[in-house]
Amino acid sequence: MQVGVIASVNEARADRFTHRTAIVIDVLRATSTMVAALEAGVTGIVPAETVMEARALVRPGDLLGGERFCRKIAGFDLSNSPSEYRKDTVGGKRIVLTTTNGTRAILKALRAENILTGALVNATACARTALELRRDVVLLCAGSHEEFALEDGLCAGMLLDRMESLCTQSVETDDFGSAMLALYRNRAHSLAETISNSATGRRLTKMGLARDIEYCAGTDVSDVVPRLSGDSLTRA
Ligand SMILES: O=C(O)[C@H](CS(=O)(=O)O)OP(=O)(O)O
Ligand SMILES: [Mg+2]
Repeated sequence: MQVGVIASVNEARADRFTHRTAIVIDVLRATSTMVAALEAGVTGIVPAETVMEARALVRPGDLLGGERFCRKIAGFDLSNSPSEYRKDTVGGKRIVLTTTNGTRAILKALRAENILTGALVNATACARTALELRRDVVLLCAGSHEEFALEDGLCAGMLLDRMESLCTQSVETDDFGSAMLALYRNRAHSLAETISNSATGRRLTKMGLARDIEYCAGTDVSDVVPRLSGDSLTRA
């Protein structure tokens, strides 16, 4: 099977996704937070491109979540910190979420036959789900402010590694994918440190959000795989 890797959202041409399963990756922090939210019993997560769109999409009983410049948006109920998505805060609720990169990347991939979201926290389960859908795969690294983000590339490499071990047929990727696979295998035993030292990791640490990085760097801590169904992400 073919697995293509797109380095950042501004390279995400729509035709790359047709007839394929897209896995959107935003390790720090959106796709990690989505796993935490669904683990905490959220009924669905509606990705919104802008703050205005998020406010327009919200229905009675929903919660508004997300960030700009890593901070909670004024008037929102939740930020983009996975630690805020707990049973007692979000259980049974639908979340309308907008973040700087991750939710935008999901909306760029809408031509895909299937859209999953992946992170380190659910990598093996995500790889397995993608294989079960029996389509070629495109890994979309959300990046940060339209630039490649190391943490997302590492996760793409991890997903390739997991698909190679789980898949009975051969897994072919492009040059960038091979580079990310090599990078992942080279850093597999120092993921937390590598991610903390990334540009995004350093930005989050400076803002007192190092605890979020700890969660986001956890490998395979969840089997939850968010999948877009209609306008919201639910457990695959
Ligand atoms: O909230 C985050 O961690 C990031 C903000 S930034 O890229 O560091 O500015 O947004 P995300 O959409 O989760 O990448
Ligand atoms: Mg990010």
